[in-house]
Amino acid sequence: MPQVAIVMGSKSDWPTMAQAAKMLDTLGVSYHAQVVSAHRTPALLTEFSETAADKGYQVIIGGAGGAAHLPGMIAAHTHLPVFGVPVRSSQLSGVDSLYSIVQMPKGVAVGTLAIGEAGAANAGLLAAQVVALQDKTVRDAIIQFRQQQTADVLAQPPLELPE
Ligand SMILES: Nc1c(C(=O)O)ncn1[C@@H]1O[C@H](COP(=O)(O)O)[C@@H](O)[C@H]1O
Repeated sequence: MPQVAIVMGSKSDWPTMAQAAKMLDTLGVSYHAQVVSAHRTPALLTEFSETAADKGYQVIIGGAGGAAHLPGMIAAHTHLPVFGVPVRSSQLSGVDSLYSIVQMPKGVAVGTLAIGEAGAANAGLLAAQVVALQDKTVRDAIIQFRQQQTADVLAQPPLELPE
């Protein structure tokens, strides 16, 4: 069974949430991605969240836009860590998604990432960091990723004044 589940409210979220999948690929973490919606498929959401731990998932990433109740509702049904990604909405640029996900009531936690692709990529990174607590291969891949990122920045040519 994959180590991480990536769920999203709609297929239209996939271009954003694919950044989480890409990061997990880079770090050698297995995942399963699917559409689950608190609003449109409520029975599936309950079934998915209640069985996620028994299926062997270690972390769940939930991405949704607008009235983004998905990550919070998943967290309400499972003890697994849930990371929420506010997908950029067409009307309010994702601020609605962010507020929907971040303002959880005390006692049910969702770790909220940044709006959009950076948030999705970091959700993948954070999920890998959780997996790495028990998985040395993933831990080594994260350390290597970080070292490469630092080396890439330091190797950049000096800044020049714009013309
Ligand atoms: N926020 C939610 C939930 C949910 O929270 O359960 N289900 C779908 N959606 C969001 O609706 C937006 C528009 O969806 P469509 O593009 O399918 O109309 C998507 O960003 C999705 O995450």
